Amino acid sequence: MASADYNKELHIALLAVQRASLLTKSVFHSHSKGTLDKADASPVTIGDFGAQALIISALQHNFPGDEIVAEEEAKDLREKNSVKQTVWDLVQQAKLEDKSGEEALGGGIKDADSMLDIIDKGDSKGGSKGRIWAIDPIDGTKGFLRGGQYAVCLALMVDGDVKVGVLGCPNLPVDDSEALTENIGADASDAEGKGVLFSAVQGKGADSRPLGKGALAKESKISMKAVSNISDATFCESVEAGHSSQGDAANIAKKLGITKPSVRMDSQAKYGSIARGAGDLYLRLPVKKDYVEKIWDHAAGDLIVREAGGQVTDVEGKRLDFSVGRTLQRNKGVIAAPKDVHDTVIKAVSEVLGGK
Ligand SMILES: Nc1ncnc2c1ncn2[C@@H]1O[C@H](COP(=O)(O)O)[C@@H](OP(=O)(O)O)[C@H]1O
Ligand SMILES: [Mg+2]
Ligand SMILES: [Mg+2]
Ligand SMILES: [Mg+2]
Repeated sequence: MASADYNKELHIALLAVQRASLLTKSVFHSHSKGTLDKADASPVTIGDFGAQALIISALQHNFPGDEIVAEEEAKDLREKNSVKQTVWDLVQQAKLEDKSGEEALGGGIKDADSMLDIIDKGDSKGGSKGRIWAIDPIDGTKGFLRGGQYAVCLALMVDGDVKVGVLGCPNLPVDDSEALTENIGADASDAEGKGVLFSAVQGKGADSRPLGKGALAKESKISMKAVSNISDATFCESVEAGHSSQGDAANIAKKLGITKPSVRMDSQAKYGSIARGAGDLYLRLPVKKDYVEKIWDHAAGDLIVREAGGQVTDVEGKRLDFSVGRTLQRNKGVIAAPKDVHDTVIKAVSEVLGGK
């Protein structure tokens, strides 16, 4: 029986995320970010639209039959011609320096109206059948706006199971395997030594490499740090108190005997950080009872952490279920930890949350 090795999917995903990251970096440096408010009052920028257009165009060129679940839609651009024009300018400029990479992605997009149609191709309902890509063009948009951490996120699910995951983190230090960097507001982008590309394929472990402009750098294997004593663990959580309950996290940490303060970081850079052993735990604790997590906020990070030797579940210890549509409607919150201490963490989580 032929087994899928996902080599081509990984290669295209790495290049697509790299190219989209060049666009987000250019937005950060030379534009007003063109921030709009979405229906749920969360922000979206010209960088989100441009990155989504570039990634979908690369996927359509290489895997025309695949479905796509992406965070953004082109409605606002269709209504605001000037914003559409700005996004189109950005998309035309974002090119990989390496010609063969650019060719592999199918080159650029034909015109501004095709760009809008491409952005709207991310409207799949998701589900448990077939090949479905999940895209978060900028995860941690609030971090992006602050000059903090953000991530360009892409994952391939097959029959509801994540097979390939890639995270581009332009503001993470390349060399940070020991310390967890708190970076919630400084403009760190484009400084020397910044930019990391994380990736994983199911069953093949997790990798990281510097995120550059030219041909893909050589990867190295990453793994979570062994935690011999849970009270020595470092945990990370959202910067935004509205995304994860910082009070509950503090109580859970206390129960575990953890005395180090949490490291607050935006985006799936948290998953990448713990996967490379910079920090140990990632706690995402529901703030609002009715909030459902989105698959594009977790698919790539979930695989990268598990392939690096971690376990990722919801607050009840159930694996994240990516097979039920665009959201994680069967899960609440996220707890990521090294495999051998995950149960201990879940026990503390249930004591704290159960007592509420
Ligand atoms: N009430 C809420 N609870 C949990 N997550 C939320 C939330 N409101 C928005 N989010 C999600 O939190 C993501 C950012 O996560 P983090 O806090 O880890 O940086 C956002 O992704 P985007 O920035 O892509 O919109 C958004 O999807
Ligand atoms: Mg958003
Ligand atoms: Mg997101
Ligand atoms: Mg986003």
